[in-house]
Order: sequence, then structure tokens, then C-alpha cells
Amino acid sequence: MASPQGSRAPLEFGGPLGAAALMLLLPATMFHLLLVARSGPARLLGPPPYLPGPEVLWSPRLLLLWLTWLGLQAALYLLPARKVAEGLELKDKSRLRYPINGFQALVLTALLVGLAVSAGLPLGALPEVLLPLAFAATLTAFIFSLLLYLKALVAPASALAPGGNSGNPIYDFFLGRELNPRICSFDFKYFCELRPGLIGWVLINLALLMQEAELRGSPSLAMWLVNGFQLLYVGDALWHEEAVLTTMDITHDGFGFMLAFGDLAWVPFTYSLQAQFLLHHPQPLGLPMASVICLIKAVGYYIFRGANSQKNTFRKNPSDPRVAGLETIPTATGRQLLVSGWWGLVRHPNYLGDLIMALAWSLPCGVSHLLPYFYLLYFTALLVHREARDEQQCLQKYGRAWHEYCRRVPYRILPYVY
Ligand SMILES: NC(=O)C1=CN([C@@H]2O[C@H](COP(=O)(O)OP(=O)(O)OC[C@H]3O[C@@H](n4cnc5c(N)ncnc54)[C@H](OP(=O)(O)O)[C@@H]3O)[C@@H](O)[C@H]2O)C=CC1
Ligand SMILES: CC(C)=CCC[C@@H](C)[C@H]1CC=C2C3=C(CC[C@@]21C)[C@@]1(C)CC[C@H](O)C(C)(C)[C@@H]1CC3
Repeated sequence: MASPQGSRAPLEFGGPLGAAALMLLLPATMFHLLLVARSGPARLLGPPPYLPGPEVLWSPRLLLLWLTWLGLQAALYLLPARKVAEGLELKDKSRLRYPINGFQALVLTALLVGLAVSAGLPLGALPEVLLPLAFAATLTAFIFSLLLYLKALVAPASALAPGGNSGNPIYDFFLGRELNPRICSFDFKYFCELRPGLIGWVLINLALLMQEAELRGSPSLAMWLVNGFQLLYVGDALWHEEAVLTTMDITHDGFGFMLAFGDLAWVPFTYSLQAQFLLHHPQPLGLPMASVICLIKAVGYYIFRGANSQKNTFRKNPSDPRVAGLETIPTATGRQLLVSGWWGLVRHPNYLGDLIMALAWSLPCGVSHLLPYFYLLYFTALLVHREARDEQQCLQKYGRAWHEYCRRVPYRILPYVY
């Protein structure tokens, strides 16, 4: 049985009070964004146009639709995979195995949706039901997190995450107690991180594009760009699915409300904000400006993919010819830190690339409103906070070698600025 005391990791996110506030603030922000995106003034900081009552939010039909979506993605996860990858070593020295079939799930979903649309499924009507659908996703995330919390009560101590086991139920519910909750080989955190939310996001974008075509005869160039850029981002994540196994979410954070809500509700319903905005606020975009935006996206993607692939290749096999020539610092753990290549430019080059891409997703929406820049603002805050968390963890892992790395590579995300 898990000890109620658990580990004594320092509290993050402002402790239990911060966790409670975030559990209210995050869903409230998501509903605010959904409401203002379709309102005339579309003011990020203004009040919502109206407060939806239970009759708008609650729909058993849409809850069923949402559960069917989760069921479909779970079924695709269980299909035979082209590869089974091993995760990092756990506390008990074992390694978990993960199916690598996320891209296959994306392609099969696209085929199924294509078939359903040609058989008459009104996908363009989806934007009309985003509010009740987001409510169903939020409700599911709460109930799911509660079940995960209860499951952790009977998990062995070795299965618990380093944080999320403070003994305070609110804090632990938010952060998540168990590191890799599973039933047989079905890994809930890995499944949620990459499948229903990410694929749901591109499906919502597509539905918004189709509705724009119905309303205005054809989708706008701005809508095409936003759809194309975000599809590339999701396709890339699923193509490089194995790389998620070394992210902080999988290796360090427990699975609780933060990730369950983030993966299942926040990602599909707030990351599609630019396309939601464009449906209700069409923006003129000429080819010269569109080309500049594509160039910004390409630069961001080049840095993001280059940095992530360089680190993953190096972590998998430091003698791989693609990384063997890079300069490194040895650490007491036996692992090395890269100090040249992308990781010699700043300490988080992948965040820099991700932020440049986020800018490219907002620019097609013009500069008349702040609302489509919400993602860029939120993402900057998330990555600055995430960088600080990672920095703490690396300092604990690598001690003096990390200090040396910080001396050699003084900037965190943006060269000469931060
Ligand atoms: N769109 C979204 O909402 C979000 C996207 N992301 C993206 O996810 C991706 C993964 O991010 P994240 O999991 O935060 O962290 P990273 O992929 O940046 O991984 C950080 C880890 O990399 C290793 N590392 C750090 N410096 C070096 C170095 N110099 N040489 C070798 N290894 C090093 C350390 O782990 P170790 O040494 O143990 O290997 C460290 O803990 C990023 O591209 C990020 O932008 C993240 C959050 C949200
Ligand atoms: C504010 C809030 C609800 C916090 C929860 C944060 C989550 C939304 C994000 C934490 C880390 C994430 C990652 C991705 C999506 C957002 C969340 C879940 C990611 C899957 C996006 C695609 C990338 O290519 C990625 C695979 C590197 C990335 C991994 C981290």
C-alpha cells in the first residue's frame, strides 16, 4: 500500500492553495475563451458575452459522443503497433513497454472521419456544440482524476511519482500520485498525452474549416495556414511518439487532474482558439504576408525538431554519428550533457522553436485582437515555469556538472535575453 506521507518533494504550483486555484481557473479560462471567440468584440480581457446555463453545457448526447471518441482512440491504441518501445528505467529498475502506433491512429482516424463525412456526417456542425463538448471533457477529466487518485491508494510505493505525494489530498489530486497508472498494458498517461486531445484538436480545426467553407464558399487563406501548421505539429508529435517517453510529464509528473484536464480538455478546446476566432472574425491575408508567416513557422519547426531530435538521438546512443562529434560535459551519474550544437545555443532550444511556431499560429489572425495571441502568452508562461522546474530537477540530478553547463550556456530560452 502507498504510504500516506509519500515522498517529501518541495511543493510546486503554489502548494494546495495554488492547486485549488488552478483547478477552478483553468476550466473557467477555457470556457471564457470558447465564449469570447464567438462573440463580436472577441475581447480576451473583457467579460464573456453571457454566462451559459446548465441547459447549454449539459447534453447527455454530447457526453456519449465524447465517450465514443475516447473509446475509438482507445481501440486504435490497442491495435498491433509497428514497434514497442521501452521507457526510461524506473525506481525498481524495471522498464515499461509502450506501443508506437500514434501516427497510425491519426491516419486511421482521418480515414474513418473521411468515410463518415462522405456518408453524411455533418462535421461542419461540430463548432456549434463546442461548449457542451468541452463540458463533457471537463467532467470526464474530473471523474477520471478521482479514479486515478483512488487507484494510487492501493499502488505500491515504488509506483508513486516524486511529487504529488505530499499527503495533502487537494495538492496530490491536482499533481497526480501514481507515475504510470496502467491496467494491464494500457498506459493511461501515455494514451491521454498524445491521442484523444491532440487528434481531437486537429479534428475541431478541420470542422471549423469546413464550417467556414459552408458559410463563405471556401476556407480563407488564414484558416488554411492555421489548420496546416497545427496539423504539422500534431503529425510531428505522433510521428516522433517515442520521444514523449523522455519528457518530464512521463518520467517525473504523476497522472492527476493537471495532466488529465490538460490532455483531454485544455489542448483540444483552447489550442483550437485561432481557428475558432477565424470562423467568427475573418481576416484578410495576402500572399506576401502568408509567405513571411510560413517562413517563421519553418524557422520555428527547424529549431524545435532539430533540438528535440538531437537530444533524443544523443540520449539513445551518444556514439551515433549524427551527435558523436558534439562537445559534452561528463556528470557524476555517468550521463553526459551536450554543450555544443542546439544545446550549446541556449539551455532549452526546443522551447525557443516551439514559441516561434506559436507566433506563426497567431499571426494569420492579424493584429486587431489580442485573443488569438492567448496561446502565445499562456505558452510563454508555461514554458518559463516548466524551464524553472526542469532546472531544479537537473540541478538535483547533476549537481556541479549542471552549474558548469549553466556557466558555459548562460541563456535559458532566448539568446542574450533570457
Ligand atoms: N505544446 C505544448 O503545450 C507543450 C509542448 N512542450 C514541448 O515538449 C518538448 C519537450 O519538453 P520537456 O519535456 O519540457 O523538456 P525537454 O525535452 O527540454 O527535456 C529536458 C531534459 O533534457 C535533458 N537535458 C537538458 N539539457 C541537456 C543537455 N544539454 N544535454 C542533454 N540532455 C539535456 C534533461 O534530462 P536528462 O538529462 O535526464 O535526459 C532535462 O531534464 C519541448 O519541445 C517543449 O517545447 C512542452 C510542454 C507543453
Ligand atoms: C495549463 C495546463 C492545463 C497544464 C497542463 C499542461 C499540458 C496541456 C501540457 C503539458 C505537456 C504537454 C505536452 C504536449 C501537449 C501539451 C501538454 C500535455 C505535447 C504532447 C504537444 C506536442 C509536442 O510535440 C510534444 C509531444 C513534445 C508535447 C509533449 C508535452
